[in-house]
Amino acid sequence: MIQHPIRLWFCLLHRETIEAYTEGIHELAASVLQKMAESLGVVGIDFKDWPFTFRSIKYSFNPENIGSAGVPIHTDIGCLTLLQDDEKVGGLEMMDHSGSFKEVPLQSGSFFCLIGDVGHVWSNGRFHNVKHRVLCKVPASRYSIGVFMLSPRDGKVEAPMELVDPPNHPRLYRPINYEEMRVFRVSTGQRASEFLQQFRNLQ
Ligand SMILES: O=C(O)CCC(=O)C(=O)O
Ligand SMILES: [Fe+2]
Repeated sequence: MIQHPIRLWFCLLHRETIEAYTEGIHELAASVLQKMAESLGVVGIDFKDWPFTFRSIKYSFNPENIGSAGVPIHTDIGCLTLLQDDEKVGGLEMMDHSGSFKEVPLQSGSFFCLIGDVGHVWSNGRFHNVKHRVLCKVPASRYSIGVFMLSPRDGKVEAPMELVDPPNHPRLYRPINYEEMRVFRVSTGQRASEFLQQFRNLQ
């Protein structure tokens, strides 16, 4: 039986519903990003102008999937992700600083906010690109919807001058082209930010 808003959403795949939802969640993501930037002293960036993708996922978990990954360990490639997760079926896990995974508790009516690789590079290392995964815990359908804020429109990913202040805060990464980063990540299969080492600023 359909009882929860996210399940209802998957049933109501009308174009208008999707457009209104996408617009709303995109505006929310842009304003969260703006507030996070302001908290670092960076003002005047129009994050609404940044390209984004929108994705809804249905996981069909069977008894034989229990313990296996619905989505393997990764970091999101973009700047910031807002995720609305299933209110009934858990499975999302985040890696903490000690390297162990912690399950994200089910929380109805809330969004999870994750920083991705672009967010880490752009903030000159101040924002942490968290490793995460989805594990199958129960044999059930699981739903999630996410908006993924990617990179500046010109594709140039670099920390703004306000965040570069040697010797305490030297520039950690050389300016990266988002497309170069994406292709590198896909071609090497390094989806948990290992590939960022290639872009470290060695000076
Ligand atoms: O479905 C989820 O809860 C997470 C999905 C995810 O991490 C992703 O699409 O990048
Ligand atoms: Fe993710």
